[in-house]
Amino acid sequence: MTDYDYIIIGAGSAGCVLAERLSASLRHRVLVLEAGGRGKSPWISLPLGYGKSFHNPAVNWRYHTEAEEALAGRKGYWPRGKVVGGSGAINALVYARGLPQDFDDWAAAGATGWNWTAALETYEAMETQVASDGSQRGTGPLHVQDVSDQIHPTNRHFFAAAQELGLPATDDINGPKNEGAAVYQINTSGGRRMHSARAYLAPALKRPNVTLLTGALVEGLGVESGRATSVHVRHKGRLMQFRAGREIILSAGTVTSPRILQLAGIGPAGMLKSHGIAPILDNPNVGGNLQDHLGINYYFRATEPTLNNVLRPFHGKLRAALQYALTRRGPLSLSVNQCGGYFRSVSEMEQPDQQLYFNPVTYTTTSNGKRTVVQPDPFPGFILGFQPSRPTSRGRIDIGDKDPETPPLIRPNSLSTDEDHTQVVAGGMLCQQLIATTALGQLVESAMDPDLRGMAPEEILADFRERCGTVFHPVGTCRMGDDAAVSVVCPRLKVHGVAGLRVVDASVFPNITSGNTNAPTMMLAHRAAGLILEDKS
Ligand SMILES: Cc1cc2nc3c(=O)[nH]c(=O)nc-3n(C[C@H](O)[C@H](O)[C@H](O)COP(=O)(O)OP(=O)(O)OC[C@H]3O[C@@H](n4cnc5c(N)ncnc54)[C@H](O)[C@@H]3O)c2cc1C
Repeated sequence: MTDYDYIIIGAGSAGCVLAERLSASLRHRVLVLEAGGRGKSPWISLPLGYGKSFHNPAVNWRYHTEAEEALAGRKGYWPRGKVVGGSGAINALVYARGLPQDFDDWAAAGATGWNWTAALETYEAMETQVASDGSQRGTGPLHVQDVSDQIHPTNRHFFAAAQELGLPATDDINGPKNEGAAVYQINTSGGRRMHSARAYLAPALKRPNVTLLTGALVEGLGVESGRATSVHVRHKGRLMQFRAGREIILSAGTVTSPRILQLAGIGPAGMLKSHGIAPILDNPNVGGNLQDHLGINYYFRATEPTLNNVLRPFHGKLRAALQYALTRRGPLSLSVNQCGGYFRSVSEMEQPDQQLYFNPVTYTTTSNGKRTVVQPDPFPGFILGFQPSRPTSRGRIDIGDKDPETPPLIRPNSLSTDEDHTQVVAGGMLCQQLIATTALGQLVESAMDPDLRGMAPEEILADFRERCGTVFHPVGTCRMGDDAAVSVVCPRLKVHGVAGLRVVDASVFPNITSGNTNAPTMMLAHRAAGLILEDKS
């Protein structure tokens, strides 16, 4: 048995940040346990390599939800990173802090201290903002790149369409004026993915007090007299146990942090008993409060060349690869999502209620028998898509039985409120208005089935049920809050009712943020590390 001060479970977006922050003083021994591998694949480092990780079992847990009546009986595909860097190693790299109100809502929901002022201060400490001319603002470890000089020319139609409708535009969705048509900033540096594994964990691993064990599947926790003291791990077929002198920190993500708690007997007592697990703490909130962004894409054939023309032909791929190799720039250095932004579907709303995506590319996902390949279409095309920003439906994630390797039961309970139906129709109609502008209309050669342009509101909702999918932002299953009756961890991220145990990852969000969730997750971990160190002294 080996002793460490802090044991972090999961080297994902949050876990890597924690490892660096908790080890910086050199005073604490930190062990990071990661079920996946080291993440050395060039497809992880390459921003557009996203498509290669999307179905790859070597780096991806590849979960599925239960079938949902509200989504035409479909099961959703949920990729999650199973690799050092976690989902941040396989994500689309859009860097979105979220809207100030999102965090003020956290604080109002009982996450005392997690308001926008605190979030902003943490973001400023975390980030170095890199402008397109290379100039830098801030000195944080995480580089956030402005790529507005590199996006495909087709994007200009999206900006012109927004202007035609009188919608705002912004040159910084992460700045004080965050609303409107925008080029997405991405977390890259030198054209390579800058996830928390690179920005935080890599420098931390140079310290003598940090140990990373990969291929280490955490199967359970040892809890003695109300205190979590040890972690049970399967590594290369062998069972191992590690003891934490100070604390165990769960950073296994929204799908697995609640399941590790449940396997340890912390969760809904009835459900645990039905699986033969003796409850040590009855808390029905463990696994509840699941929230996610659902989004939909509308595909159009275009009247002018788009990124399809660059990336489909072999000579185009070769040119892009050469450009990347020589300059670390060009389409391979960018996200698949180039433009979009936060919008109000109705101008009277208090804050934006929709996030839009405009991508100068269309693609098909095909299976060639051995693996699934993401391939640009052989004709010019583009995508306009949206996600309602703050859905109100709440679902659950639970263990399927007491075997840690059994896949989770993911029940998103999607579109279960009238408000969510209204938001879907509002988002679809906003896209309808955009596509009806002269600016975007002239780019449409034809709609690829189905055609948004002729849809009535009820058809927008019906189509959404048939075709929408996760935008890969599940949060909330170990919700933080002051009141133990409605939450899992307190605002200092300690599990209510169990000593020596915290949860620090996207699962503690009380409510989903309006945009993509990676930046808020890293922000959360950065600030949480400060709280953990404060509590120690
Ligand atoms: C395909 C995809 C695209 C996305 N695109 C974007 C985007 O463009 N912008 C954005 O902001 N967000 C995006 N996201 C979401 C974002 O990446 C996540 O919100 C964020 O990474 C969550 O961080 P986390 O620390 O909570 O969990 P994760 O980063 O998932 O980390 C959890 C870690 O725990 C490990 N783990 C799990 N179980 C165990 C176990 N039993 N034992 C040991 N280790 C374990 C996992 O392998 C993983 O490394 C995307 C996500 C995906 C999957």
